[in-house]
Amino acid sequence: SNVAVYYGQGAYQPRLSHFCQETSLDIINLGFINVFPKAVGDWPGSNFGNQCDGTVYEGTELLSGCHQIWEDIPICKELGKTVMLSLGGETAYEDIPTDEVAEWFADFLWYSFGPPGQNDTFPRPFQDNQVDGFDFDIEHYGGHGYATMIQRLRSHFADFPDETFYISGAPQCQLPDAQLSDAISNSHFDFIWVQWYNTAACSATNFLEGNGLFNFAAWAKVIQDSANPAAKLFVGLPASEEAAVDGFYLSPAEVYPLVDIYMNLYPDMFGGIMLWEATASDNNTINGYNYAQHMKHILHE
Ligand SMILES: CNC(=O)NC(=N)Nc1ccccc1
Repeated sequence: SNVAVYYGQGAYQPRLSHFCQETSLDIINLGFINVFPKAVGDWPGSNFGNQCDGTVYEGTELLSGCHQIWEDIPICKELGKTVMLSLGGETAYEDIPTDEVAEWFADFLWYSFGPPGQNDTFPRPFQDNQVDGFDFDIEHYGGHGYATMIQRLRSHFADFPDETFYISGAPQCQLPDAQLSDAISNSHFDFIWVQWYNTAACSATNFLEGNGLFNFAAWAKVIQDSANPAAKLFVGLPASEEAAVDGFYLSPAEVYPLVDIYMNLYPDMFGGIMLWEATASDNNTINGYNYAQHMKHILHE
C-alpha cells in the first residue's frame, strides 16, 4: 500500500525534489490552491509556503513564479511519484456558490494544471507540467459544489483516455463530514485519506485507548455505499508531535497494530497511510528512520 504526504506548508521546507527522492513516499499532495473563485471568471489563488518567488498573475492571488515546483515535478514523475494538486487547507475560504462557479473552477484547474496546450487563455503556473489529479482538503464552509466540480473534472479526464488522473479527498473523521460527504456520495473518488487527528471523538488515538471511537469501520461503510465503492481508504496521521493539535500523534510502534488490524480486515479497500506533512516527517527521526520510512515499513510488514 501507499504512503501519501502533503507538501507545501512545512516550516522551512526543502524543495519538492528532496521528497521525490524519498523511496518511502508514493503520492505527494501539493498544497494549496487556497483561494477559491467567487464568480465565473475569477481566478483562484495559491500558496506553497516558502516556495515560489512571490510573484502573482497581475490582479490575482495565483502564484506565477513557482520555479522550484515546475523544475522539480519532472524529477518526481521520473521517480514514479504521483503528484496531486490540493485545494483548500487551513487558510482557505472554501465556498462554491453555484454550479456554474463549480464548473468554472474545475475548468480553470484542468486547463491550468492538467495537460498543457489545451486552452492558452489559461495560465500555466507549473508551466508544461501536468498534475496527476486533484485533492480536496476542504476544511470548512464546504458542502456545496464539490460533486459538480469532480464530475466536471472527470468529464475532462475522459478526453485523455490513455492517461490516468485521480480525485482524492481529506475529510475530517467525524461522520458525516460536513464538507465532503455530499461529494463522496455523488462523485467518484479514487483515494479518501481521513484526517484521523485533531478530532477527539474519532481520532486514531482512540484506537490506543480501545474505546471503540476510532471509526475506520464506519468510514469503510461510507465508501462501500459511495459513488465509488472501489475507492481506497487511507489512514491519515500527523507525521510528528508538532504537526497536529497536541495529543493526536501516534508513535510508529502505536501505529503498527492499528494498520495491521485494518489492513487485514479490509484488504481490498485499505489504501495505505497519509501523513500531514512531509517536512514534519523528515524532522521526526526515530532509530535513524524518519516517520514516513517507519510507515512504509509498517505497510510492508
Ligand atoms: C490534510 N490536511 C490537514 O491535515 N490539515 C491540517 N492538519 N491542518 C492543521 C490543523 C491544525 C494544526 C496544524 C495543521
